[in-house]
Parts: sequence; structure tokens; C-alpha cells
Amino acid sequence: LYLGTRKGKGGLLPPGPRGFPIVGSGLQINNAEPWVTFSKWGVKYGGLVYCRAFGQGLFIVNSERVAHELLDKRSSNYSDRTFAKALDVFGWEWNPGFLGYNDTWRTSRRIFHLSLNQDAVRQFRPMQMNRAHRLLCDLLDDPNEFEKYYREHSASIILSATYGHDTTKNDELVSLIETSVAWIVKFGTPLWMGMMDAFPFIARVPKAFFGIGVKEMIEDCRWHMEQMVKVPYQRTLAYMAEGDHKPSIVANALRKEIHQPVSEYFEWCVSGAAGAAYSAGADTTYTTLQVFTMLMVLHPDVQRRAHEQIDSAVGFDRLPTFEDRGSLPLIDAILRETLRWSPAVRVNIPHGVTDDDVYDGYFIPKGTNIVVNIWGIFHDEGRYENHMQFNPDRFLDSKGHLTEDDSHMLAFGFGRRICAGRHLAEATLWSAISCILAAFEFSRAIDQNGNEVDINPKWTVGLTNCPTEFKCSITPREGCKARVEEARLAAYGHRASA
Ligand code: HEM
Repeated sequence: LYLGTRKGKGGLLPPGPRGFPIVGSGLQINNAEPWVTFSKWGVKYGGLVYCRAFGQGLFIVNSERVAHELLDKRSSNYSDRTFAKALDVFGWEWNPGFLGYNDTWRTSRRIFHLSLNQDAVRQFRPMQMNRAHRLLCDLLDDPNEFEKYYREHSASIILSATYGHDTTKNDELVSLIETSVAWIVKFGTPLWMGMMDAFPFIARVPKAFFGIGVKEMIEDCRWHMEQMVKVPYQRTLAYMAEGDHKPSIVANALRKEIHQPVSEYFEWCVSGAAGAAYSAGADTTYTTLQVFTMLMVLHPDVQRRAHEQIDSAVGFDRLPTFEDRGSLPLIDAILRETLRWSPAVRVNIPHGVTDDDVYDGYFIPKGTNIVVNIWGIFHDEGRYENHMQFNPDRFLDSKGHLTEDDSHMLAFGFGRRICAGRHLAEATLWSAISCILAAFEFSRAIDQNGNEVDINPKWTVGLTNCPTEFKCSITPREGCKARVEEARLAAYGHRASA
């Protein structure tokens, strides 16, 4: 049995699996479900596991305490993205989510902070409510297409908050960016990151070589990356030139006087930050809405209680607004439990170590990566009893008030690298979920023979893990049509055409 006996140059390394020559334990990590491998290792080796993957040292954190100790409390040492250089080959060098711990990354975080800090995000509330109302109209008109509408909704909010762009049906910007983001989601897994870091020649393997074609995929990816950063950014410059004053991350940054005159470098940072906001925010928000929908179908009891709370706090004449949030604790509890039960990002983006460190007697060398198994932490039976059960009451006290437990925020990552859009995301999700629950009821779909259709989602593989292609029935609640028609009038300026 190997338990913590391996020694690094600077001391004892934490326990972990013994790997094979060259690839280390890289191929033992399940690429589709890495959190499963990490959780198994967590049970066997503990909260901090060490392995080598493709020639690189990798630390896996399976414990909330260790994650806080290292990534939050010692964040100045654990905020690099050491693998990031290898990813430049994908054309992501503009993406602050993958930048090292350097000045360009700091500038990007300042750009985000300006528009997305807890107070600043309030400027987007009217837009978020407007998009939630549009979503209700879409669901009322064609509930079977909920997946498509969730995508459009998430995209629309991010594009507005980032570029001040008001999306239309079949918006060309949305389709350009969606295709580009699909590349990031595909290549953003620990396996791809590890392989590109260790064996950069893989990027040059053409299709002619046994049909593998990494080279062609990378060329396509690079083209999309360039377009997704340039095209919408230019659009915002045009809006600004026309005197459009909608708030957005790009416009707010460019208008901020301390950066006048705007340098080419600063523009590069702004356009990169904007591209990152979309790529990091659209898929994660959509994923959370999909998980929420699946959970509502599976838990009619929770849904009924949510309906009752909304009806009693908001009434039947209008839809919830942000001002109602305090009187709808169950909606917040549902949101928190949804993020816990299936976080959109189950395995965190690796944090790089800047300097050698020692933790709990173990040596952590500089240049290695720390990966947090977010799913594993959320499914720690010692912390969350009956962890597989969806139970929003975990976040409520005996009087039904929200508790102080905000551990769902772990879904947004750690330390200085914590998700830059978390306040925006929370508000987007809250407005969508509260409005949807006010207006609709979810249940299992019924097939042609009158039988209930099982929920067997396909889960996507990549940086995010999303349930898709499942069927459910979304029906308007009593009195809902009138409320949605009011929302349509407010959102579009007209009622439904006959
Ligand atoms: C449910 C929605 C979301 C979830 C679950 C989520 C989760 C995450 C996670 C886990 C990280 C990695 C943090 C780390 O390395 O420790 C991250 C990073 C990031 N997120 Fe989000 N995110 C969401 C929505 C958004 C939105 C709406 C935006 C932008 C408007 C956004 C922008 C970013 C950016 C820019 C980063 C990179 C931060 C950095 O490396 O400094 N995210 N997010």
C-alpha cells in the first residue's frame, strides 16, 4: 500500500495513485467523468491527493477545508494557470480565464469588477427581468423547445451585459459565439489540458494521420476564437459611436475616464475580457437552468411548495420581481441546492502554484496544478447528509428562513480566481427560476400510449456537464396566461398575435 511515502525534492508528497511511465496516472482519469475518479481517490487517499499526469505533478483537492486553506487563505500563491501557455495553441491567449497570474489578468479582473461587482450588477436587473419575461413568452408559445429557449435566454443576457447587444431570434452573433464556445468546452477538460502541456506535438497531428485530425480541429477553433472576440466587440464600438448608452462590460470599461485615451493594449484586454465573459457565462447559466428543470420534474413536492410560496408572497396579478426575493426563501434554497446537486463546473479549472509551499506536512512544489473536485465536495456525505437527494431544506431553518450556509458559492470556484460573473449569474438564475415557477408547472412528459416518459438525460462531456435531450411537460399554471401576456407587453411592447 502506498500512502504518502513518495518524496518530492522538497519533502513528502501527499498520498495518491502510482502511475505508469510517461503518462503517469493521466489515462486512469476518466475523461468524461473525472470527478468520479477523483472522488474514488479521495476515499482511498484523503482530502489532498497527489498524482503525476502526463509528466506534470497534479494535486487533487477533495475537501472543502483544504480548498479554503490553500486556494482562499493562501490565494496569492495559488492563483496561476500554469498549464495556460500550452493552451495558446487553441487561440485562447486573450482569455483571462486561462491567463497566468500576471498584469494582463489583473487588468481583466478590474474590467470585470467595474461592471460585475455586487453593487454594479444591479444595473443589469431591468434587462435580466425583461429577458426572464421573454423566456416565459417563448415557453408559453412552444414549451417543448425549452432547451433552445434556455440557451437563447442565457446568451441574450450575457450578450447584453457584455456588449449591450439586444439579441433577436436566430441572432447571428449568438450562433457565432455558440460554435466558438463549444470548442472551449470541448478542449477545456483536464485530459486535453494535460496532454497539450506534456505533448505539444499532438496539436500538429493532421487528419491524414489515421483520421485523427487534431491539427484541423485546432485551426477551426483558432478561427472561431478570433471571430468571437473581434466581431461583437466591433459591434459595441459602433453602438457607442451612435451614442447608445446601454450599460455593458465593454462600454463601461471604455468610458471609464482613468483609461483615457484608450490604449491598444487596454482595448485588447477589454475585448478579451468580454469574450471570456460570454464563453464562461452562457453555457454555465444554461446548464444550471437545465439541471433545475430536471429536478423540478423529479421533485413535484418541492415544486408545489415553491408555487405556494410564490402565490402567497406575490399573489396572482403579477410576476415576481427582485424586490420579492426576501419573501421567497425557498426559491433561493432551490437555487442553492441545484448548484450543489449538480454544479455546472464539476471539476474546477486548475490553479497553478507560484512558489514552493508546505501544507499539513506535505510539500507542494511551484509549477504544479491544484484541481478542486467541486462535485466531490458537494457530495461529501459527512457534510451533506443523503448527498444524492435533492433537498432545498438543507439551506432553510425550521422557520423556513434561509440559513447562513452559502456553501453553494463553491460552485463558482476559489480565491482570486473565483468566477468573475457570479453575482450576475446568481441574479440571472434567480429571476428566471422565480418567474418560471410563478407561471408554469413541470411534470413528466406523456408518450403516445399515455405512459409517463422516464427522465434519462444525456450528459454533455467537457468543462461543463449538462443534462440534455430529456423530455418533460411544461404547462401554464392557472391564471398564468394573463400574467405572461402582461410580461409580453412589457418585454416586447405588444400582446400575442392571434
Ligand atoms: C451558473 C453560472 C456559473 C458558474 C457555475 C460559474 C463557475 C465558474 C468557475 C467554477 C470558475 C473557475 C473559478 C476558479 O478557477 O476557481 C469560473 C471562472 C470564471 N467565470 Fe464563471 N460561472 C458562471 C457564470 C459566469 C458568468 C455569467 C460570467 C460572466 C459574465 C462568468 C465569468 C467567469 C470568468 C471570467 C472566469 C475566469 C476567472 C479567472 O480566471 O480569473 N461566469 N466560473
